[in-house]
Amino acid sequence: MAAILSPNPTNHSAAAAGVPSVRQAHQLTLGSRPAFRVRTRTPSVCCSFRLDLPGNSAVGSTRADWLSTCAILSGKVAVSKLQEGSDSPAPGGGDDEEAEKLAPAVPAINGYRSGPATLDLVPFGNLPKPLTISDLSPAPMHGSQLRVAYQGVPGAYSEAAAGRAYPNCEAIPCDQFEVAFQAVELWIADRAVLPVENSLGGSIHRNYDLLLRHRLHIVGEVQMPVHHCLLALPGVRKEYLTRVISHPQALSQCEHTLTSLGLNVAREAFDDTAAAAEYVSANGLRDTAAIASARAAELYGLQILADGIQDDSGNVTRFVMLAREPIIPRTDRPFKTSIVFAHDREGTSLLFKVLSAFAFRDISLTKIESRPHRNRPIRLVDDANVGTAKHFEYLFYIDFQASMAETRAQNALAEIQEFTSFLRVLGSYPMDMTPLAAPSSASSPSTPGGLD
Ligand SMILES: O=C(O)C(=O)C[C@]1(C(=O)O)C=C[C@@H](O)C=C1
Repeated sequence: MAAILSPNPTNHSAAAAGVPSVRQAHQLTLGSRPAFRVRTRTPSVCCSFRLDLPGNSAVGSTRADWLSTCAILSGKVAVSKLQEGSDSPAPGGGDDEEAEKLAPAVPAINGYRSGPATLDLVPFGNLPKPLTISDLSPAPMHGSQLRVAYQGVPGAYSEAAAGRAYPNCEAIPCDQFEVAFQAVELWIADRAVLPVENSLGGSIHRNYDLLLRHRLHIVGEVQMPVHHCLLALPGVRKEYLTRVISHPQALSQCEHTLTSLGLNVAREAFDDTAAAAEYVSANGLRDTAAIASARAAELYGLQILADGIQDDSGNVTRFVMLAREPIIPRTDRPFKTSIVFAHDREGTSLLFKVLSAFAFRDISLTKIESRPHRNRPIRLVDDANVGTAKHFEYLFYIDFQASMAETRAQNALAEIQEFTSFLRVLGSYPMDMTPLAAPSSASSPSTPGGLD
């Protein structure tokens, strides 16, 4: 990826704008954290980030540059926190006892004594922490930069997607998808960029469910090549490994390659790829590798044991950009529209009728997905003679290739509305037409699938 994260010294305006604390502006969590997540012992200060294009000269692009600037920023933040009089620990962080409980004791492995005490690779406590639920304050942060929420920690693919969708944005890490939705709803962020499907791993169902539960609008899409690396601590060899950890999507995208590398070892799921890399590094684990990006290797001081380990070299994840307001659909460039619908009557051939409404108007579908109808998951049909049939009920999600500004799209939806009990347009937005083989558009000045 061509996007380079760099600390942005101008972004501490949050505190000045009356936002409770710098940490609060950058850390959102819902519910309890999974036990495998470890909090660092570093003080609860963090800096915000700007995604700089390689051509930008303002801030250094190497890890060393980045870290040194980060350290300066941390000091500044600490001072500004004192000035605010908010020197009590921020909620959910800086709690050594809790860290003690969460961090598993790590024995010496392969002759090396490991564990947090020996770790001096990267002071990544200085990286921005995921937002937590207590940070969901309705107070808006004002600033000129677009604030874009993503799920994960710095180095996650979603962060790169945010930079690709909105070059020069301020990327805001969130520890869960739901938190990214809420960050936008509560004006903590202006946009969210979330993965919805991958060419190898399939749909990210959680985000389909959340699209329905929340009232945000899809305003664009980004299709991003995902290039996975196998990361381990410096000096670790493949033969030492007993475990590979990563986001479940990343694990599934690399399944065959891992086997062909002789790594028939335990797989463990993590919240995101970069968090897995951070965990290996923070705990000095010499028997565990993470699947993550080359950028995560750089940020967390890991070596790349194997490069390009995704099962298909053309591995692509599709992300959608979400906003509080929809964009006005246009007809001067290719648009896609996403809808979700359900029907509550015992009906036949619902899908056939819906597909016909599109086919009749020569509208291509690009995606169809079904999810359980959680409000009414099962429909019972009693037949005195043969018993009770239990039908599972579904919601259907369809993406089609037309703009809502086109009459044919409006007519298709008018027709579909007649035989569905519920129909919602999730968004009508420009298609990402960026060639996949082109150099990463994180460095491109244009927004691939958006208008803003
Ligand atoms: O874990 C990350 O780095 C993510 O950004 C999440 C995610 C996903 O949810 O699919 C995004 C892209 C890749 O397909 C793998 C993982």
